[in-house]
Amino acid sequence: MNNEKFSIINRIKSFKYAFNGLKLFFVLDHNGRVHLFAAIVAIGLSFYLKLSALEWIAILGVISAVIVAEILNSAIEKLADVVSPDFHPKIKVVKDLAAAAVLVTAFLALAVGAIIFIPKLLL
Ligand SMILES: Nc1ncnc2c1ncn2[C@@H]1O[C@H](COP(=O)(O)OP(=O)(O)OP(=O)(O)O)[C@@H](O)[C@H]1O
Repeated sequence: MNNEKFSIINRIKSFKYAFNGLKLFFVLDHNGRVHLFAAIVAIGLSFYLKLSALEWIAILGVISAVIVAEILNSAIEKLADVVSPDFHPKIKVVKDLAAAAVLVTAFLALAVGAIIFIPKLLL
């Protein structure tokens, strides 16, 4: 448990650091830019197809899941590169596991996108 006194200033600083993390991801990370582009396309299509509230929740949920997984994957990769700049079999396992988390969420996003968008686009 943290014995420091509660401080509004420190809470605001935490937000600032978190927004800086978002900027690092979406502006500087190539994967982040790809995810931002895909999210904008999916949200644009959702407006165009006039999704229901539940469909919006599903689309925004999977977009967030993919972005959160990719942010954590990037953070793990960067930490691993500091811990072990040289090849290490255990770092390979760690990085491959983190990448697998992104893959699972990406498959989920594809499935949800296909279930929602394909019937609306074909009809
Ligand atoms: N230090 C290392 N030791 C062992 N294996 C590594 C190491 N660095 C990378 N790898 C292997 O290479 C793969 C790709 O790693 P890398 O860090 O380049 O990820 P990436 O997804 O290509 O990153 P980027 O975000 O730069 O595109 C990892 O999943 C892992 O199998």
